[in-house]
Amino acid sequence: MATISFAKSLVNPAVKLLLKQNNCSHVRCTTGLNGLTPLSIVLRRNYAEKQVFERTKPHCNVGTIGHVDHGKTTLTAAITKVLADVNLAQKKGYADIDNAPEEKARGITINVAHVEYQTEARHYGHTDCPGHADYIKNMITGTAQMDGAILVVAATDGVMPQTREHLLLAKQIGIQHVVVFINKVDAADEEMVELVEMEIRELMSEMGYDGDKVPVIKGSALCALEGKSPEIGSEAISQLLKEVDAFIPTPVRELDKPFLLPVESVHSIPGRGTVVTGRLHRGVLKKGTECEIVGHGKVMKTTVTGVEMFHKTLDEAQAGDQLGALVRSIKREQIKRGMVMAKPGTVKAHDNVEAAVYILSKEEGGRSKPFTSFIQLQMFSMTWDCATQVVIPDKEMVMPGEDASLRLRLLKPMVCEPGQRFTLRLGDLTLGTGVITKINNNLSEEDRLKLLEGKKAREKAASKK
Ligand SMILES: Nc1nc2c(ncn2[C@@H]2O[C@H](COP(=O)(O)OP(=O)(O)OP(=O)(O)O)[C@@H](O)[C@H]2O)c(=O)[nH]1
Ligand SMILES: [Mg+2]
Repeated sequence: MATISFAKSLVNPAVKLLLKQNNCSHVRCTTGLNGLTPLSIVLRRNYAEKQVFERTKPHCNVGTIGHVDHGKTTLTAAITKVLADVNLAQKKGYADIDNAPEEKARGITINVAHVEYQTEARHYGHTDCPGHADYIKNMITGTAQMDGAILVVAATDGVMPQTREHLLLAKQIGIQHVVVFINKVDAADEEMVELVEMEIRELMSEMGYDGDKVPVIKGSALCALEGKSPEIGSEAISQLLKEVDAFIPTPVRELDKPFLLPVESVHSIPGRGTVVTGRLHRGVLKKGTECEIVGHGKVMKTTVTGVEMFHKTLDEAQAGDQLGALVRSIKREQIKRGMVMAKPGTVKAHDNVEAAVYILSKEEGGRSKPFTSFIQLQMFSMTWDCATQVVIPDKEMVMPGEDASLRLRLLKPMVCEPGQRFTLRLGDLTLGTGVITKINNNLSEEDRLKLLEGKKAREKAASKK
């Protein structure tokens, strides 16, 4: 196998066009043994020519939630199509959104896709959340980024277990505003659609939303995507966007607070350095800002040397923005998802906290058995997850469907602050969600060793099974 690098002027017209479309100036081409058959082409992005992101409208983060196969990804693609027709978005095909190779192979979404579009009123970042229960881990971190959600329910199925589970999770993690899209009305009769609407309004009320006032739009994402039956296709999408504009308020951002960015992923970009991506939780982030990266037992100091959003450079990112930050002299391997990048001295990692939690009942997707002290669960918060020992200070056990105060002892110190939300999981089950109420002193070395020993013993027992 050989790798050949070409400059722009040397490559053939088709590759040239590809370079232009992707704003790239170089291409690396891997060829087969005979040196002729191209195996893969790697484009090198031309960062110097990047477009500049202009902040002309208020920004809002939304996303699709709902049961598997109800049409979340189709709806996301349909929204970009309808808006692309009026030059407010770049059209994204279904495959562009559902794009990781393993997703295609299995036909289920396992990553979270971020899509950008605008209405007349606002600029949106849209998250397409996975629908399959096994991948709820991603949904937990994905929905955490939403200021409002679009709940997709297929008229052909109505409310399904994951519709409930996603809605409950949304409520628990503080998504106050949800707009409903009843999808697939092309494949259901009117009576069915009406029944489904009633069912959803009831469910919304049960979950603590105002079920009577929630906007419910009926349509077909597939028709909109394929440009058929405009009354249930493109017109329904336009109506949905109108409701989203009106019903989901532009969030008040915590711009005055010191910045905090939970690290979602880390990339190494040849010739530029290490880029950290994530959603800016609070504050503003500018080029030249000094920062600290904390978590997974490390604290590192660095400086942000560039900020970009949707592949465009930016003078200043604000809370709520989904961004990439270039950091000085830190290697990709040194940073891990789950760490937190923040103003030096403003965040600390802790391994001993108190929390108020709600444990899901079996009907809500939890487990049927109660649990007692010293159970080990996986705790998910911001973008991190960590094995955690649970101590129930004031009762024997916690039943499914109950609230409880818990003391949580994390195996590793991770960034925690009062008010921070998290989810507790056991294997592939979501056990409950909660909020940190108090930080205790960090564990002694002896306690941590005990925790580690407990974990090893459990792993040994599990491997024997
Ligand atoms: N008849 C009809 N089918 C639709 C409509 N919208 C989506 N579908 C089909 O429903 C199936 C599932 O759609 P997706 O968009 O992949 O559903 P999803 O909710 O993203 O699924 P997961 O990501 O796997 O949870 C696909 O075969 C779509 O073509 C619609 O409006 N009408
Ligand atoms: Mg999908």
